Amino acid sequence: MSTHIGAEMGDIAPTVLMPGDPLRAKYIAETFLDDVVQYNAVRNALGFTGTYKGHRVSVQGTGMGIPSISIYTNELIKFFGVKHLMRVGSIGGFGETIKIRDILIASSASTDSAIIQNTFDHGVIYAPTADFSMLLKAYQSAQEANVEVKVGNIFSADRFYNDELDIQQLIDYGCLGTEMETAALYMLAAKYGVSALSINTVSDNLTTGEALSAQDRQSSFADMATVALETAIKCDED
Ligand SMILES: O=P(O)(O)O[C@H]1O[C@H](CO)[C@@H](O)[C@H]1O
Ligand SMILES: O=c1cc[nH]c(=O)[nH]1
Repeated sequence: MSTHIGAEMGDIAPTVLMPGDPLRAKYIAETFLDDVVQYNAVRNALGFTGTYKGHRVSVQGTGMGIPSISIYTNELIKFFGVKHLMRVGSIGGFGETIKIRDILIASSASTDSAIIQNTFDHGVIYAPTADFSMLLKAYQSAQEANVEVKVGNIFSADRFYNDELDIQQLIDYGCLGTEMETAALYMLAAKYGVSALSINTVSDNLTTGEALSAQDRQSSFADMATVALETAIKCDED
């Protein structure tokens, strides 16, 4: 039991998929896993454990933003011994080359998060980075499943609504899109010596204004779930 996860040690698999939306956690568990057990409903941050092709895997909703995912990341690692953490998120694409439903794997995450800045001494700008071994596994899994992915830097924003953000500058410096959690996930995984990866499906484009519905963001990201679950198998076999 931890403050925000009502499970016992052993209820949660060593590899956990982490969507922000708890109903996306339910969708992934019900659609892709067998023998599913719901282990958490505290604050409706739904968490499930099941099997995928015989491998135990969990799916935990993390809520929105760095404060919220930091709570679940800390508790999954410290109280439940989780070793591999994989965000399966939605992301707003930058620029016209990033299309709706593109899958973006974050090799790194730039951020304006005060939480990341305050973790380090003044003047230090930490660079939250994906676990290379997990990134390679995900890239190989995508190729095997014939799913196209783009790999690169994303922006983990503290604010969803941010009129002051210079999106064009981020595009000029190679940033692919914006979401709200990855920088903290990578920083905390590094702190605790576990591995983390962030895989995201483009739900909207901040340049073109195209957008998917809330229902689609909840339950239509099958390619991303497949890549993540195949990566989970490879993590299990390490
Ligand atoms: O769809 P999820 O995984 O929640 O991710 C994105 O969607 C939320 C904002 O709508 C933020 O959490 C952002 O990171
Ligand atoms: O944080 C997010 C997620 C999806 N789309 C956005 O514009 N921002």
